[in-house]
Amino acid sequence: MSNTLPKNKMPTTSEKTKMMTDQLPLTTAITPSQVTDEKSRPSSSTTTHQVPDTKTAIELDKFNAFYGDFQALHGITLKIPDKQVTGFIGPSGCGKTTLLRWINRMNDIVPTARAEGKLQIHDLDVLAKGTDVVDLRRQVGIVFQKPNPFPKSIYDNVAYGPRLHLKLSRSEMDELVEWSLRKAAVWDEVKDRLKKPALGLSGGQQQRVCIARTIATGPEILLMDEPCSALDPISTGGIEDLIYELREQYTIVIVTHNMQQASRVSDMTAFFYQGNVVEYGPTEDIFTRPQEKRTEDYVTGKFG
Ligand SMILES: Nc1ncnc2c1ncn2[C@@H]1O[C@H](COP(=O)(O)OP(=O)(O)OP(=O)(O)O)[C@@H](O)[C@H]1O
Repeated sequence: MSNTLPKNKMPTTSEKTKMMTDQLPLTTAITPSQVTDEKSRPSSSTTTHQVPDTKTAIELDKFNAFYGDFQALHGITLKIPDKQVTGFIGPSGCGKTTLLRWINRMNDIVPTARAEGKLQIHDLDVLAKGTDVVDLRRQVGIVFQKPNPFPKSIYDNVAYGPRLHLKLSRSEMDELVEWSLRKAAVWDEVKDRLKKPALGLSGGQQQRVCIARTIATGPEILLMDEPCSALDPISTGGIEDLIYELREQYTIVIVTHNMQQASRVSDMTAFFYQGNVVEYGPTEDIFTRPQEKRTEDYVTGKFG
């Protein structure tokens, strides 16, 4: 079996710019999806492949997540490597978004949501009561399924977060906006219309402006929840190229339903099923040498 596409993009050399920045407001509401069949839930053990010896950015150990009485995630144990792309794949309702949204505590805004176990970003205990959520979200940016630019100009979208928390001169802000838009590979397309509404851009351009807005605030980790699901194939290709380039500088976690996308952009892949991580390892292993039948069936399209 082999449905892996080769990694077709080479990373570019990244700038080493470092910024002191702050968070963006939360703008998107969670969408509940299908309810899991409790009886058919598999055991919570994870098959882990030989994992390259790299620094860990995010560590989970026996992590459980609940919505009221419903347990959405069961004993998740994962080490997400630093400065790599980790893909979360699995059928609808298996808990991918739930986990993504715990990484920067976005689930705090869901009244029934709670979590227990270990969820650590470097030395930071994400679930601890004393954790500064503002600071956490400064480290962990999120990009959503549908591009969600603010009803403002392109420039003001990108400058929004930095303006809240940084005292920059006009020229410093111009520089930061340009740097962010360049980093998000959309500068050439928007440089002559920075004062025009971001909502007037194409979907793919809007998504790249949203990525620029996220990186303008200086995160170390980028969470992406199906960032291409609302985009056409050409825009999707543009975002995938961008993810590949950003991985040199950011730890990226991406939820995707697109198996080809997962195999193209991810270094590591975790296959989720009914609230468990069934199998986790280098993407090539998951797609070409899965050890679990359920993984093989999923990546070959037998169910989904
Ligand atoms: N706010 C909520 N309240 C109650 N249950 C929820 C809520 N959000 C998600 N769920 C439930 O938690 C489980 C996991 O949902 P989640 O959205 O994390 O899955 P997913 O794998 O990301 O699905 P999809 O691929 O469809 O986005 C599902 O059974 C879902 O119905």
